Amino acid sequence: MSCSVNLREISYKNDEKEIFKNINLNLGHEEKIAIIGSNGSGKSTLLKIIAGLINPSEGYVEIFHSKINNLKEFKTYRNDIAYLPQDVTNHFLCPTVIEDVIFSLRAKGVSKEEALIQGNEILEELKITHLKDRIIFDLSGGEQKIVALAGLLILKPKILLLDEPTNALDEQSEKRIIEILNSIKKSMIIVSHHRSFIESLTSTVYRLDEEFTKL
Ligand SMILES: Nc1ncnc2c1ncn2[C@@H]1O[C@H](COP(=O)(O)OP(=O)(O)OP(=O)(O)O)[C@@H](O)[C@H]1O
Repeated sequence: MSCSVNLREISYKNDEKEIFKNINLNLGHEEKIAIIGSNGSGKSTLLKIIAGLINPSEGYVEIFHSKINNLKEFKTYRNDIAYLPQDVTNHFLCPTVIEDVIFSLRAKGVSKEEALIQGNEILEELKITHLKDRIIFDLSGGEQKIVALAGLLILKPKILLLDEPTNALDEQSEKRIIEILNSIKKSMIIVSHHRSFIESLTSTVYRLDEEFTKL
């Protein structure tokens, strides 16, 4: 099977305790999987390891079958992996929606004109063109999540890592996120407590508690 991500015997300990150990996982090409588990079981920590933000204590991550030995080596895959944190309020760098959505393209040296074309396309795709010139901090939690997602998708990543994408959203915003994620053909790992949300999106669910098990 062609895989986007493989986890090989991943363990993580912080100063105080062992959070999880010996996690193995294969995420196939354009496969969508979910991770559930109780509070503090380490789901966000695992996502951050896969995103290349923190090192595992033991084991390693493979991205497109290449072993990653340290965080520096993740650099090669920075554009391929997009990580949506649980709390997006500190995620934004610009005041308005369109400025923020095109920020990463501009940082890569894309001209303003071209970045705006691509930015407008992504807003249209996610059906949030009406938010284009709004101040991000005036938006609702659900709108902010979709704007943050737009800012990730503009770089055309191959792998999406989503931490509680429907956390604290009302039913309508949740439905919108499901629609969007269902329409995206990419490899995805979604951490969520929402069973109905997960079941409408993913074929495989893992539980992280004492053990890491496929349900
Ligand atoms: N920056 C940090 N410093 C110290 N301990 C941390 C830090 N981040 C997380 N932890 C601890 O690591 C453990 C796992 O946390 P993590 O956020 O990964 O769990 P989680 O399964 O995502 O939880 P939740 O479902 O509540 O979001 C917890 O015991 C938490 O207190």
